[in-house]
Amino acid sequence: MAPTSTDPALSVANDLQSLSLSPAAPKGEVPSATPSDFLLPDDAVCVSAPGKVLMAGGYLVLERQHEGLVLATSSRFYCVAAGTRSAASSSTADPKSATITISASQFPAECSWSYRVNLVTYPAPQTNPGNGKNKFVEIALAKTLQLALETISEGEEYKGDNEKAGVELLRRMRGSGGGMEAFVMADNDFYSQREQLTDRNLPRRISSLTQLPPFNPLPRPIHQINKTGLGSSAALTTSLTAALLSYFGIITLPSSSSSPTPEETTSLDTVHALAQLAHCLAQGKVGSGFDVSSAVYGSHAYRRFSPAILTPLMSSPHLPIRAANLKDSLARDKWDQTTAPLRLPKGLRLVLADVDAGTDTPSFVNKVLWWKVEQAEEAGRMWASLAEANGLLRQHLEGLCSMEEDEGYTRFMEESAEKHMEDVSYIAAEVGVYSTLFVSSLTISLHICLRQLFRLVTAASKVPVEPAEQSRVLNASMKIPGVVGGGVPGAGGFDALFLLVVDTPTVLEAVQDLWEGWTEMSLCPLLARQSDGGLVKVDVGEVAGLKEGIAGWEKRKLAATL
Ligand SMILES: Nc1ncnc2c1ncn2[C@@H]1O[C@H](COP(=O)(O)OP(=O)(O)OP(=O)(O)O)[C@@H](O)[C@H]1O
Ligand SMILES: C[C@@](O)(CCOP(=O)(O)O)CC(=O)O
Repeated sequence: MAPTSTDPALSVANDLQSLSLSPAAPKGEVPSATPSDFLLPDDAVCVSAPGKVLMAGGYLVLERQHEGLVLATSSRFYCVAAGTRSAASSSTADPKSATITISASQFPAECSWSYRVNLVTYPAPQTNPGNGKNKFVEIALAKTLQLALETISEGEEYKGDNEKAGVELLRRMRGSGGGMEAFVMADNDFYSQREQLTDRNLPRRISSLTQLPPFNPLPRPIHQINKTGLGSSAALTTSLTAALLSYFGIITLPSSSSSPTPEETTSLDTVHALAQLAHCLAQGKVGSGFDVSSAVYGSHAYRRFSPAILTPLMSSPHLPIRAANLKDSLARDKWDQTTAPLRLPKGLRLVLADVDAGTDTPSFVNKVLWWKVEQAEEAGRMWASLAEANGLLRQHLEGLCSMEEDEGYTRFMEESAEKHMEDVSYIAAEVGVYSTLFVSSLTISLHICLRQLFRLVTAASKVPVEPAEQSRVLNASMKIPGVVGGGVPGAGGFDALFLLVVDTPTVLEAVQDLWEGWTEMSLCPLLARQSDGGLVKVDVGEVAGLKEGIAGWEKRKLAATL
């Protein structure tokens, strides 16, 4: 939480046109803290947001009449916001400004973006030029400051006085050291770890991934590292906006996803709306937003917000920060997305593979949507079938969840682990639970909605939504006893694949044996499982490797400046 005393030295220029961002300390400035000094200040706030897998509803979810089934992942982004630890330097002595440095702390030292927020005039938006731009970081910061300023300004004490509110925001940012820092850390799963496994002579298996240190430092800057499709930009935007708002004392986040208080729910809704806006601005388009939604609310059936909510805010991604009445536009009653509960039934597990190829999602989306316009009738029929099949999948998942306490459910799952899914119905007579029917129909609906129809779309649109190479490995995977189904998540293509399997070590090993020996494409499993949890506030000390990861970053940064 931000400090609360007032700083009498702070005076404000008359023209509070905006708070603005400008480059902070020049490159090469040696940080005054050494790694051995490294200690996060007491005011540090840490928030965490999950990654995503769009299991069903790719493309359809772009339209409000259809839902997407999105699973949040156990792999997460963490963002730690804290007061700067170095004593105020000449660059931070100016009370009318505050510095903020946001660092992607598992990347090389140049993945750090510094800004000076000031109260004077409106300069052109700039970033630390030597380190290049990070659009997602810059826009998330700008929009967060705008919302924070408006919120403070509307408070009892300030009654719309922007000048005074600006002073207060700067005071919260400055703390006692003239500024603040945010350290962004992502679980290893978000970025391909193939090189790291190869360097250590480890096979591409889950057991190898667990041997890598948490937040394993990556050898090259973000844009030169392969992502795995878990939604790094959405998790980054969500965790960064949430950490900053928390640090400024604007929101109160829950520390666990179960039963948030009304105040915490409002805070989640605020972060959701703000992160959607920032993410759309950084992407330059209004997407469906399922990734930001799952970063905030966890796994759910998602119906998108109306794009018209954001369209009027899309014209000025940058400064001035006080450009529009953001708070009103982001209020919950203006938003119409829905998030219905969804989870995997007990005993089933999500397994993900990173495919060493990659797909340009925006170009896939454009091509599929063009085809849909050109072949409206055929596409309309396919969309209707897909929507129906996705609905069935959801029903079957809910059906299985409702049977978890039935007698025989666990035994049924255990026995299913040894059977090829086509044979599952044979267990029925003996175990005598309805679950059998549901697993069978789940298998069928997964097959229909996730595979067959996507293959039809592929054939008709000529966009390889489920490419033949992916079909082959999925078909082979589904022959393994205990594999319930799978598909290509999200926009499809060559990014990733997922399976739903009965959660036993034997099934998991068999899947990995197949993938390890697969020669047509290179597959690497991820550690992630499904997770019900969304955005939460966490204790830095409780996240294994987080403090050490930040300390390691400090050390690398220092080394880079020497
Ligand atoms: N750890 C990080 N710290 C700061 N910015 C990050 C980080 N990870 C990703 N980003 C930002 O997100 C951008 C990637 O966004 P893009 O939309 O291309 O991928 P994505 O669809 O989110 O990827 P994926 O789903 O594969 O994770 C990066 O260029 C960078 O701006
Ligand atoms: C194709 C689309 O529906 C899903 C893209 O999902 P992913 O980024 O491939 O996981 C696009 C969207 O929903 O914004």
